[in-house]
Amino acid sequence: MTQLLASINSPDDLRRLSRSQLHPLADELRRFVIDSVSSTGGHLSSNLGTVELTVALHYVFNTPQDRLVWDVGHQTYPHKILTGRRDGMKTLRQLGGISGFPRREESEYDTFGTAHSSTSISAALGMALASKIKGEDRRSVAIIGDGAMTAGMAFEALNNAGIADGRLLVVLNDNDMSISPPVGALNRYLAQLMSGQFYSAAKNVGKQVLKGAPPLFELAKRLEEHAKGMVVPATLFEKFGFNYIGPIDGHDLDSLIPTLENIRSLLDSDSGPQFLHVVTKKGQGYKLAEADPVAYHGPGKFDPAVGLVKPANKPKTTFTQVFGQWLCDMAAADPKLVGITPAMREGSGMVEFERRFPGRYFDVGIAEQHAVTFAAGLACEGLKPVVAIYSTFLQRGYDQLIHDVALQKLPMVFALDRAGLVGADGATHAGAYDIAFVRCIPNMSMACPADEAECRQLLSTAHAQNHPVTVRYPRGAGVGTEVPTSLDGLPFGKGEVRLEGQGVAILAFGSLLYPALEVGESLGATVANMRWAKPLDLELLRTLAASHQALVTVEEGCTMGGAGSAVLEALQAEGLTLPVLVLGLPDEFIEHGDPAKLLAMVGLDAKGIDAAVRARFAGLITPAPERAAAA
Ligand SMILES: Cc1ncc(C[n+]2csc(CCOP(=O)(O)OP(=O)(O)O)c2C)c(N)n1
Ligand SMILES: CC(=O)[C@@H](O)[C@H](O)COP(=O)(O)O
Ligand SMILES: [Mg+2]
Repeated sequence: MTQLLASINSPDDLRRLSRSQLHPLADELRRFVIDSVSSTGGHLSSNLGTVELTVALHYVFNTPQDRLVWDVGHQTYPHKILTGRRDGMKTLRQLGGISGFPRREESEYDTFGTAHSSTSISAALGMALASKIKGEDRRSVAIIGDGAMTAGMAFEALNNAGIADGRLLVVLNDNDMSISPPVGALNRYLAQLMSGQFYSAAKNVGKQVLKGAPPLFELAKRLEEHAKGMVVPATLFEKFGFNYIGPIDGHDLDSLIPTLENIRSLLDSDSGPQFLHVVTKKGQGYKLAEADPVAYHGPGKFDPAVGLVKPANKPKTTFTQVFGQWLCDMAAADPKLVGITPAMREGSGMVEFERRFPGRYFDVGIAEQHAVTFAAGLACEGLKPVVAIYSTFLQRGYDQLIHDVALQKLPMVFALDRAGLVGADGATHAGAYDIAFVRCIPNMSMACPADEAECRQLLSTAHAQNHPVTVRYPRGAGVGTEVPTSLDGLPFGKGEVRLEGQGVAILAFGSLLYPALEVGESLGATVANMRWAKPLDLELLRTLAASHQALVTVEEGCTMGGAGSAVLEALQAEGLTLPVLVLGLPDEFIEHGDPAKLLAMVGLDAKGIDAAVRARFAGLITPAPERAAAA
């Protein structure tokens, strides 16, 4: 590592540097980010875009006394490196290592835990007003991307902040990208601000700020000529009550620092909420990421000299790919099918669907609430919406699911990707709660495919229903079952016995069927693939209850309120009293790490399930050697 960065153990060290030292420091920091992410995997292109902004913010503001609140937090690696976690970057997103997102318990500089987007303005406003009430001398800064700005929550916060009297700065980090190219009218508006409105921006910044940025200064001068005699309309953000400043070049420290210093003075003189529009490039400084910021949004490990390469062996088909293929096939068969994503085209496997069916593809931006209700509107008019949404992000659209979809019993499919533990992103992204929060809603159903083949079949079943159905499937690949090409479904609400045994019956919901089968083989237990968390296959449940002395339920979801709870409730309703062991995710947040290790940690691998069943029902199992002897 080079010298300047090595000398920075906290922002205080940074603030001792001269202005001229910041340029080489930013270069070192960028190189460090590339080296470190290439060896661990993680979010890359967004972090390359925030190097100078991070240096400038910590240089000008008195952190952590002043609060920096990063939106999403996937762009905070430079911030982590400058705030004492340079060495920790080796452990990024690994079990026991540092998180890929800001965490209050990780550092006093991480003022607000994030990972779901568009919370920063609300949180920073709360902090700004809290310091006012408490009489504390601090400023609060929200740093939000143009993608995150598309969410309703960001606008709710602007609406509130614009009339609030706090020392609040909102920095819009506009790189003209979300994970995929950004969508919507706001994006178009920001592009207009970048071109036609530059004069208005320049008048606010003051020319001394622009002098350090020759290309922008030239542009401003040219636009000023055009603008002479024109009445310059206020920006949207001014209409909201902010003092709008910008746009300025977010990679130019000589623009950023004086501008931020001016803004700091404005905050200190209680001049109302400030809004700084900075323009950055996703992937800045690493040519491959600049050229393909989508691929480098969240890459795995790679050689920086070579970049991302296709794996030598064909990787297993993921559940996401199974969904993407099913969506295209079903769309070809059913002209009423429409596909909706809240800004997760790549992650949800919808790239091909958009290419083939552009008129039936809707990326609505980071707007889960809107996605659900928009789809409900489409369903009201007889279309068949398929909302592809990560389990964790559907949490944002919960009232919409109840009030707009379920209450009206609208036929729609929710393809819930990333159900269960997701690995490196950790607790914020785990799809731990969907079984619990969906199954309590009347009119809703939930399918839990055990493997890739069932995923396709159950999506077809869901699509054929006259009410809303969710299909939950995990991140990555399953066991590698061959996926049928037909669009035939499986029977609605029906499970199956996969292994006949005695004493104990294991009822598996979803992909944990496969470790459950291993356990069943070793313990001589029956294993049922339940397939549906709602409706439960009551007939199967009754049969299993009648022919076994105990039941074990297994799911990759929270035990409280989950599928195991559904079994307990059903048994109680039927007046059946046999003992039930409910296995699933415990009542705690599961941190980031390798998914297999995490599953083992919570006892949901074959070894853990085996041990739990033996511990609870020792007298009811007939291990393999005894069975063989008896036979
Ligand atoms: C509520 C929510 N929905 C979706 C996501 C997934 N997501 C993470 S980053 C991102 C794009 C954010 O774009 P922007 O704020 O412009 O930051 P950039 O990636 O351009 O740096 C999305 C859609 C999320 N984290 N939270
Ligand atoms: C920050 C964020 O929310 C996304 O970038 C997320 O990390 C993507 O996760 P997947 O890799 O599972 O698509
Ligand atoms: Mg962006």
